[in-house]
This record gives sequence, C-alpha cells and structure tokens, in this order.
Amino acid sequence: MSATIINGKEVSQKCLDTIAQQVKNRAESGLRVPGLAVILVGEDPASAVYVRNKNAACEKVGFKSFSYHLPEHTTEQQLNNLIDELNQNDEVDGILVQLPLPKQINSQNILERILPEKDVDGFHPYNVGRLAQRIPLLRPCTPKGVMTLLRAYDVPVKGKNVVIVGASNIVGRPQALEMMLAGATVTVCHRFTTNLPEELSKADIVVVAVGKPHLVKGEWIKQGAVVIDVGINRLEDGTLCGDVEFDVAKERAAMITPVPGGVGPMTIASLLENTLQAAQLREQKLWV
Ligand SMILES: Nc1nc(=O)c2c([nH]1)NC[C@@H]1CN(c3ccc(C(=O)N[C@@H](CCC(=O)O)C(=O)O)cc3)C=[N+]21
Ligand SMILES: [Mg+2]
Repeated sequence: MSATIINGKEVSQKCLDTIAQQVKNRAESGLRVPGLAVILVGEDPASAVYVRNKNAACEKVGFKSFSYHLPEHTTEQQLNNLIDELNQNDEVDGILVQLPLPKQINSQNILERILPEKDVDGFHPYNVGRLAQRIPLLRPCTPKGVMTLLRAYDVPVKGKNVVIVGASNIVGRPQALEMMLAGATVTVCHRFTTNLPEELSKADIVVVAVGKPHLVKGEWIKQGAVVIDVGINRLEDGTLCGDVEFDVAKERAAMITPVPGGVGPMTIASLLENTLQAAQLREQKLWV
C-alpha cells in the first residue's frame, strides 16, 4: 500500500486562515496589526525566494511587513544597528534575519542581539533554553511546523520511537526537544552515527533534516512509519527534492511529506503564528 501524502500546503493554508481571523478579531477590539520585520543580507537566490514567500504570507494574513535588503558587504555593526532600531520599534513584533549570513558577520552574535521577545525564529538561546526546560514560549519554526503537521494528521507521538537525522541548531536539535516534550523516545543521528539504517529500522516517526538529496534510502524505512522530510535540495535540472528517496520510501511508509509542498509551507505558517504570539506576549506583559 502506498503512503498517504501529507499535504503541508493545505495545513499551512488552514493555519493562515486562523491567523487572518485572529488579526480581524484584534482589529475589532481596537488592537494593532502584528508586524514582522524580515532582513535579507546579500544576493543568495534561494533566500530571496523564501523572503518573498514570507512577505506574501504576511500580506495574506494582514500583518504589517517590514522588509530590509542589505548589500552583501554589510558589516556586523551595520546589521546590529538595524536590529537595535527594530528592537525599539513598537510596531515590530517579530524580527527575522534570514540565514545564512555573509561570512564577515557572526550569526550567533546577531541571533543574540534580537530581543528574545521578538525572536520569532525561536533561535535565541533564551528561547531554545525555555523549550529545553519544557516551558516553551517562542518555538523554532520548522520543528513547530512538523508538530503541527503530525497533529493535523492525527499521528500519535507519545511513547513512539522517533529518529531525527541531522543535529543542526535550526532543525534537528530543537526537533528533538519538541519530540521529547510530546513524549517520544528520541534518537538523534548525525555525521558520526555509525549505523543509520539500523537506527531507522526502529523508527515509528522519522524526521530528516540534513540537506543532502536522497541521503535516506527508501528501504531503510520501517513498514508503516511516518516520514517527515525537511530537506529542500535544488537539483541541476532545477527541480526540488528532499533528503529521502521518496519513490521507494512511499511504498513502505504509512504517511510521508513531499518536497515541495510538505514541511516548507509549515515553516512559514509557524513564523506567522509566532509573530502573533509575540504581539500577544508583549501586550499581556507575559514577557519576563
Ligand atoms: N532566519 C531564518 N529563518 C528561517 O526560517 C529560514 C532561514 N533563516 N533560512 C532558510 C530556511 C529555509 N526556509 C524555508 C522557508 C519556506 C520554504 C517554503 O516555502 N518551501 C516551499 C516552496 C519551495 C520552493 O519553491 O523553493 C515548499 O517546500 O513547498 C522553504 C524553506 C526558512 N529558513
Ligand atoms: Mg540506539
């Protein structure tokens, strides 16, 4: 039996509809429109596409969007100055600095410069630490989007064996924290893992976030597993593919995410949810 193909586009659209309704409700009770600032440094074409998608999504839900495109040679000081200004701006609820940054800029310094209460990416050590201690506030967007997808498809997580492939700060590690919070038994595999097929053979749910086309072979997937592919790789012919050998995996999995149209749109939905949450947190002075 071929797997159910998880429709991230559809689930993300539902999230956007909910957010748009909440923005309307806010306006009716005299509350301001949430604002999201997106900063892109340099000319990476993939980044430009994502930033365009984010601005379009802001538009759809009725957020105010502040878009900054800085030149490739921007200094860390110049970027800091812009962040400081946005940190102070009361119309700005969320600040996102698109990664990767040019090499003259230390990304960690930049992520820590953003006020934790405006850190809608959930990358600030404060927000990661909150998630690690099971008291999350703003949660990293992609792992949060994955949890939303699993819930939308009624996939139980509590007590399941979850294997995460990839241990990055932006996906793998926070995904492990999300899965533990949801009650899973979690294994994190990475470049030093010696027997990836063996680890995967025990996985009820697999999340792959590596960035290498077809790294995970279809036959490594356990019969009936749920496969979440976070990878977005552009092949030479211009087509997109994930990190999982989709055509083979889908004949073994119970459910699987496609690329595109799987996790990608959920990342943007989570970003908008976080921006609304950031606005609420600041208004209700829930920020300490
Ligand atoms: N500070 C920061 N925060 C991020 O969240 C962040 C980042 N930097 N740098 C780059 C990655 C990547 N990312 C994606 C967002 C949307 C899609 C997306 O919408 N994908 C669609 C379309 C893909 C396409 O057509 O290229 C899909 O998968 O269906 C993909 C990838 C956010 N990132
Ligand atoms: Mg083991």
